[in-house]
Amino acid sequence: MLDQTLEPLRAVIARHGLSADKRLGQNFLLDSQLLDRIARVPGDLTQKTVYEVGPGPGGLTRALLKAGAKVTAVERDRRCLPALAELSAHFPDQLQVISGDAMEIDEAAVLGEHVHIVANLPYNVGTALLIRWLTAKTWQPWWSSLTLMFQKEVAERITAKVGTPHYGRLSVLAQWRSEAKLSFPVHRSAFVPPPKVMSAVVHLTPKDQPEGLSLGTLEKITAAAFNQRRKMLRQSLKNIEHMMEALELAGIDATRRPETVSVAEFIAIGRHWEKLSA
Ligand SMILES: C[S@@+](CC[C@H](N)C(=O)[O-])C[C@H]1O[C@@H](n2cnc3c(N)ncnc32)[C@H](O)[C@@H]1O
Repeated sequence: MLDQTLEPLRAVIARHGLSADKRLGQNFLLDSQLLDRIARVPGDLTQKTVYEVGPGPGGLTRALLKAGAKVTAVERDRRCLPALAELSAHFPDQLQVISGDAMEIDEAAVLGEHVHIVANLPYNVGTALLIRWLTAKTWQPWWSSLTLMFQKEVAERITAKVGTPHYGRLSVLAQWRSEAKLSFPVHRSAFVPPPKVMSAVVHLTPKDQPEGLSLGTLEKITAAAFNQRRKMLRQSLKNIEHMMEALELAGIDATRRPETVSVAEFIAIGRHWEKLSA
């Protein structure tokens, strides 16, 4: 169905009385050029399965449907369902809407494999969802790419390189499991209502074979190291048994600070520590 046959989003929002609800992290995007740009980030979506969290009035959903994707969208705000049902009628067999909480969906069971996740995420659950997707139990995971809007500061933390100010726990986790790129920034004025902070779109693709390590080990080490990011590793990690030996075996100078330790080095420390602790 052609875009011009669709009612403008502003009119849809007004007709359905979809005033933004802060508690649900609602900041809507209405600019169709920007929405099309986001939908292009994962590449050609023709006939691809896309999972959208929080379609709201359906701006990004429209862009994804126009790009030829088969979209499954989960929305918590029941007020949005009639508007989404109209969109579904415009794009027959392309849109399935689930009324519910994205934190409670068994995604692999509902969606299958090779899914592209594209979402302007509610800020209150965005990081939790990302961590859930990055820590999928089976790898390769059920998703093929993540294209996600975050607050700019969170986007910078996800994609930060070692030695830069935003590099921390989230960077190590994200880059252990995926290639993470900041695609482009999005000005706060693009949203209705505008949030207080700037945003950015990130794009993540899963690594084929991330180094074998338990998530618990990586979390334990990075939590202790980055909780005291100004301290040397010998100070911040000293209370974890066998850790000094693990540093030595990994060839890491214990006087280094955590932001200088690369993802590969954290993994090497973790692997030695796991052997020593077995
Ligand atoms: C930032 S808005 C984005 C809306 C729309 N996709 C857009 O780009 O204009 C976030 C959306 O996520 C929905 N939402 C919030 N928490 C949710 C949850 N736990 N599960 C599913 N949807 C949720 C909100 O109701 C809202 O529609």
